[in-house]
Formats: sequence, structure tokens, C-alpha cells
Amino acid sequence: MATDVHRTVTRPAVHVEGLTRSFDGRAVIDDLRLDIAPGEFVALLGRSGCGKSTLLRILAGLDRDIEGTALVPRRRAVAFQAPRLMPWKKVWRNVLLGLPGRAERVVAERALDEVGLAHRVDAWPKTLSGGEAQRASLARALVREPDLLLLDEPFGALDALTRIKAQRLVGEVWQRRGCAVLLVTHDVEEAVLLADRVLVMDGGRIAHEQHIDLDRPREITDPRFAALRARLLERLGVDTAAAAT
Ligand SMILES: Nc1ncnc2c1ncn2[C@@H]1O[C@H](COP(=O)(O)OP(=O)(O)OP(=O)(O)O)[C@@H](O)[C@H]1O
Repeated sequence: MATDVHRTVTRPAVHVEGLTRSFDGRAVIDDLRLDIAPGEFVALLGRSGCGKSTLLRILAGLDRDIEGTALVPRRRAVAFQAPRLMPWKKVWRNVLLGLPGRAERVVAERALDEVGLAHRVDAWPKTLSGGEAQRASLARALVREPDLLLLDEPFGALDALTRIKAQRLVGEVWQRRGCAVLLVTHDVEEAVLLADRVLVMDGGRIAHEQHIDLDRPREITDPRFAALRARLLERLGVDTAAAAT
């Protein structure tokens, strides 16, 4: 009997294969392979200098001096640790900065509302707090309606409380928008809190991956959360037993 086999093949949001990037003859990224599914939230960990930002810049299209394949959606946006707002432009104009065509103020207003900054539309960047500036930077990414959102340690410079709020906001935005996210972070807890899958980069490649099969919202007090966190710390070479003493 003939069987009709239907396979649903979903094109990944990101497809990277055989990717190599060298600086001064040294391969920082070395034959790296990575797929990210549409709508998937992926966190990228790794020791300082292992090439996380380099990978993110390549996926953002900011670095094209590569060997191998890096396929990304046309609609993508990036937010960095520093909000990079132009001080001579009001917040709403910063949000529209670099958008192709003539964008209306209402587009910026909508994005600023989404990140809880509706009241700061006409503010000057220098009057924003660190957390507000980071939200404005996120709004600037969101007006691009990205299928892929690239975040390079966006919460790195924030104080603990602001950081928790910003993490929650990113989680909400991701769930509402359904875009794929690649979050570079140093914070293992943040990775387990937000991501569907956590990658550990080492030796220029993805050396380890961990699926996070916990329901959302996640509780850091959940013993399964602690177990995943410990396993990732171990992969990062942090001796948790020693750290606890
Ligand atoms: N433009 C460049 N020229 C020369 N070397 C570079 C350049 N950009 C990055 N590198 C080197 O590549 C390596 C990886 O840098 P990268 O910024 O990607 O690391 P990272 O994992 O993001 O680090 P961190 O966690 O500290 O931000 C580092 O050794 C860095 O010095």
C-alpha cells in the first residue's frame, strides 16, 4: 500500500552552518552551526570573549566578513547593552531612527506604549533613567516588526529591581509578538527564566544546549529551576559546590 507521507518542514528563523569569523588569523567563531525556530526564545551564554557578541553582530548584518552560511530574516532588529539614543532627538524620533520611509509619530507612540513609556514620548534622552532608556531602545527595535529580535546583554547595566522589570517586559513582548529572540547574557538565571533553549558557546562553537521545559511564568524557587541553573553553571565551568561555601 502506498503511503502518503506529509512532512511539515518549517523554515528556521535562523540557519547558520559552517560559520567562521577570524580576527588577525584567529578563528573566534569556528565552524559554528545553529538553527533557531520561528518564535523560539534562545539565550546564549559563554565566558567573556568567547564570541557571543561577534555572532550576534553577524546575525544583525553588522559584520559580513565571514565564511559559511548565516541565513536570517529580513525583518530583524537589535538592541545593545548601551541604549545608543541620539541626545539631540526626542525619544519618539529616536524610536523611528533608521526606519525606511517616512514613519508616523503614532508608530513610535504605539511602540513606546508597549514598553510602558507612553508618558515619555516627548522627553529628551538625557532625562530618562537607565531602565527607561533601555525600554526606548527596545521600542526602537519593535517598530521594525522583527521576526528576529537580537538582544546583546540588554539588562547588563541595570540595577537589580529595574533588571527584573525589564526581563519581565521582554518576556511579555516576546509572548505577544511571537518573534524569535536571541538573547546574549552573562546571567544564567536570566537565561533559564526567559528562554526555551539555552546555548553555551565555547571554542567558537555551540558546545552545549539545554532545553528549558518549565511552564511560564517560571519561579526561581522551583527546584527544577535550580537544577537547570546548576547544570548550566557546571557547563560554564563554575563549581557551584565551591561557590556555595
Ligand atoms: N573587531 C575586532 N577586532 C579584533 N578582535 C576582535 C574584534 N571583535 C571581537 N574581537 C575579539 O573576538 C573575541 C570575541 O569577542 P566578543 O565580543 O564576541 O566576545 P563576547 O563573548 O561577546 O565577550 P563578552 O562576554 O565579554 O562581551 C575577543 O577575543 C575579542 O577581542
